[in-house]
Amino acid sequence: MEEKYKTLEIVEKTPKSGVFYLNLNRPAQRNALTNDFFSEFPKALHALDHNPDVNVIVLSGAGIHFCSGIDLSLLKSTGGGNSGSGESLRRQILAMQDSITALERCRKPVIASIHGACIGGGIDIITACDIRVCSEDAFFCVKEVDLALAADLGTLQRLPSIVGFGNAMELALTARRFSGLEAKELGLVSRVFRSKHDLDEGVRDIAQAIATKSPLAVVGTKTVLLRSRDLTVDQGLDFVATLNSGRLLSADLTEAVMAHMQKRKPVFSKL
Ligand SMILES: CC/C=C\C=C\CC(=O)SCCNC(=O)CCNC(=O)[C@H](O)C(C)(C)COP(=O)(O)OP(=O)(O)OC[C@H]1O[C@@H](n2cnc3c(N)ncnc32)[C@H](O)[C@@H]1OP(=O)(O)O
Repeated sequence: MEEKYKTLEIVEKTPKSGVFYLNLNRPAQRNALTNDFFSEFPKALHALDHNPDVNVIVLSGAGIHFCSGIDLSLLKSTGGGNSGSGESLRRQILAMQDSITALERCRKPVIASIHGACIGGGIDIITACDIRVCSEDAFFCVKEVDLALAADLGTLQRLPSIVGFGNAMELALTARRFSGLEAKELGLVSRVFRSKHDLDEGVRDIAQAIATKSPLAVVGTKTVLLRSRDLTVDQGLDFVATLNSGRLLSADLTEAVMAHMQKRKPVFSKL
């Protein structure tokens, strides 16, 4: 946790709350995503995932926007006429995809707290998060077709199951900008708050609510939901039966029942 990052910052705003903030931290460049970001992001998530004091992660952007997408200088250097081989570019894209997928590999839930712009690579990031909320000033754009690209870091794979196939197709083919309120109508975000201040308070409340639950149950729930997304119902039921048969005997279950009977708050084991 002590590690210093060039493009990220980790903050524990309230000690012992279990809620840690991971900030995209290049505000002057509107949190544009560089090579440093793609190598640091999975390391930061791994560190948070393996820190027993962390129950929930809030991902937000420093400054006036959440994220302006890929750093355009990086796109220019990987673009047409580039001397690199197709195979090395493919490896680079796979590595960048893997960096974003670290959000799903992280066992702890990640809440995307979105204000201002969320463009291109920003959409790749938020669609790999577990919960998405925004302020009314937020705006979104699946920008890649405007740059003569098919989005390749996860948006086209994850967005359809979030907003529906037809909506995903329209947003990705037109690259039209849409508001926080429309994002709520589409189901891209689950809550929209009036202001950045209200967003910060609302996100803190959601994160703290999750942080009071059994970490084992929270991690299990994220794992089962994500795995079930890509399975049939029968396969998903089989998966959760196997997972829970190994976990139902946990001390947390006894503690939850005892706390309920004794009308007190439960104290759960750390992961
Ligand atoms: C292998 C391929 C893998 C991934 C591909 C991903 C594709 C994408 O992500 S596509 C999306 C690319 N992003 C964009 O097109 C957004 C460009 N930026 C903007 O539209 C605006 O900057 C804004 C985000 C709406 C913010 O506007 P505003 O608040 O007015 O700030 P600006 O004055 O425009 O910018 C301030 C400063 O930041 C620099 N900057 C902004 N975005 C980027 C970026 N994406 N890459 C690099 N730099 C960026 C901008 O140039 C300004 O720099 P100065 O030096 O201060 O002029």
